[in-house]
Amino acid sequence: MTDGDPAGRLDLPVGYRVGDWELTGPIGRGSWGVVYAARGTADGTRAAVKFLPTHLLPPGQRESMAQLVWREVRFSLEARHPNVVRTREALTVHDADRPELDGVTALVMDRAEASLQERLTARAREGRAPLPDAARVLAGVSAGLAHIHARGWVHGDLKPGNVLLSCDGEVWLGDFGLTAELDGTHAYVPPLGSLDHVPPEWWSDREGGRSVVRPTADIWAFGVLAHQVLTGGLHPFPGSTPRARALGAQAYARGNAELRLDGSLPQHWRELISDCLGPDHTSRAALDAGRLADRVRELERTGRPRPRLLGRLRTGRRRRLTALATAVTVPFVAVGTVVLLQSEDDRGTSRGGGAPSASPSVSGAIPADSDVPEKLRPVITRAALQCAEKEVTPALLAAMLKAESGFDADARRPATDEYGIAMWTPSVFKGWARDGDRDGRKSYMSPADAISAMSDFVCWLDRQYKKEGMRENLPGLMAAGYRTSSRTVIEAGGVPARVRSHVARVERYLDDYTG
Ligand SMILES: Nc1ncnc2c1ncn2[C@@H]1O[C@H](COP(=O)(O)OP(=O)(O)OP(=O)(O)O)[C@@H](O)[C@H]1O
Repeated sequence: MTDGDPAGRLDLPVGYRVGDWELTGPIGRGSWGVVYAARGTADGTRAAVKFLPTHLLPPGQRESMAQLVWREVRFSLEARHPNVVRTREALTVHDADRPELDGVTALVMDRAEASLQERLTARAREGRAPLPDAARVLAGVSAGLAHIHARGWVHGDLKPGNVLLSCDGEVWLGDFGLTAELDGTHAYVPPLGSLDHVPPEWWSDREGGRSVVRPTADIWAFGVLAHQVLTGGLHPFPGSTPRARALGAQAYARGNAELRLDGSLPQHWRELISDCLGPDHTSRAALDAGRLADRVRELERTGRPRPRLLGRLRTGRRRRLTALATAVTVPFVAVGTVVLLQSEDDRGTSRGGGAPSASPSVSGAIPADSDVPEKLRPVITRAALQCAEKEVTPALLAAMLKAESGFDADARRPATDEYGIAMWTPSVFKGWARDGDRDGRKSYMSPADAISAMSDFVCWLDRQYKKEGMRENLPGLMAAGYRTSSRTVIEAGGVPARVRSHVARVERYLDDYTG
């Protein structure tokens, strides 16, 4: 336990309360987090709480690890699929009596019974044999992966330790610390990960000290994991240490060694794993995660592949990986508890080029006789035009800013940790930060930065609601989501009661601005 192991310094007693959750005992520690079992104080709901204490890290590591924590919070809250662990909420712990805990982020998740790694370790003790429900587990993992990729993300750390199994036999992907959103075909992450599950190109594909990751990295990791699950724990490459096995994988990728999968593997699974373990990114790109999930489901159901699907791959007709979302991201907004979100890359979403003015041709332009301060109008208009969604107008952003701060650039609400014209919570702003005034810095106290980030955020909220089929009163829903979270609004099926009066004010101002 060192200074660099902040999780090691958290030792919480049974009964400790975080929000509406009471800890019932430790579960385990990861690289930078510690996980406790918990139950809901109201109804005893089983949960797991992961504490992510970045502020205890030495200053040199703090910023980069904090970035990973923000990613983890953001992806955890946004991923919603039966095969992805459900994160119920993210809280910031405030406890002046425990300096080691004050300011720590806590993720409250559904609680699993065990990880797949624990199942494999137990299986190895009994003598190596495939898990009895191997195909079902793999079907769950591949479906979770397909969901993540369909959203334009890469998991980045797929391994048995990050697959959770519930007491009801559900299979959940977890641990989004290295998850990244694709910018076109790839993303960048710190060069961390499990040596046993990173693809061969991971060792050389670096830019500025970061690893380049593509969806095909997860496909490789799935191939390794499938081999482990179907053989009771064996890695597909020989060697007694992760480094030796990684060297074996690299020799294979260079063409200096054959791929020798375990002889006990059924033929169809062997073919699927071989496709996942293509020696380079390009050869794996034929198998996107959606197609992989289809193949695994078919093998689970019938024990054999669909002939047409396999035939296509065998003939070597490699389909180019469908371009995934071009969104680049950033997290969140908080009201007491941390709530989080993501933004869209304006390169892909802009409705207008250049520097717009508050011209009447802009839909929802701010009227000339309004109370919106003159110098803010071009800033607000430019920010609104970052978003391609028609509901995100200058008038809406102006109405929200008026309700948030009354256009006061120096507004402060320390009790709820909200500052500046758009009332950003500093830790949340970091996730969405934009350099709206192009001064080389991103600050929530700069109106241009804060408003630009606000526009990204509400643009993203608008899209989330539409995806959920929510099309009524989108401005009100955006104002509500900005104060709470997309999930809170979606789960409430509308504006949650606690923010209704705030939303009513935004709607009134919006009416004023749109006549
Ligand atoms: N929702 C959950 N329910 C039950 N156990 C969990 C849950 N999430 C994590 N765990 C367990 O808590 C322990 C720590 O998990 P964590 O994700 O912090 O790290 P890890 O995945 O083990 O390691 P690393 O961070 O190095 O990848 C692991 O044993 C993991 O299986």
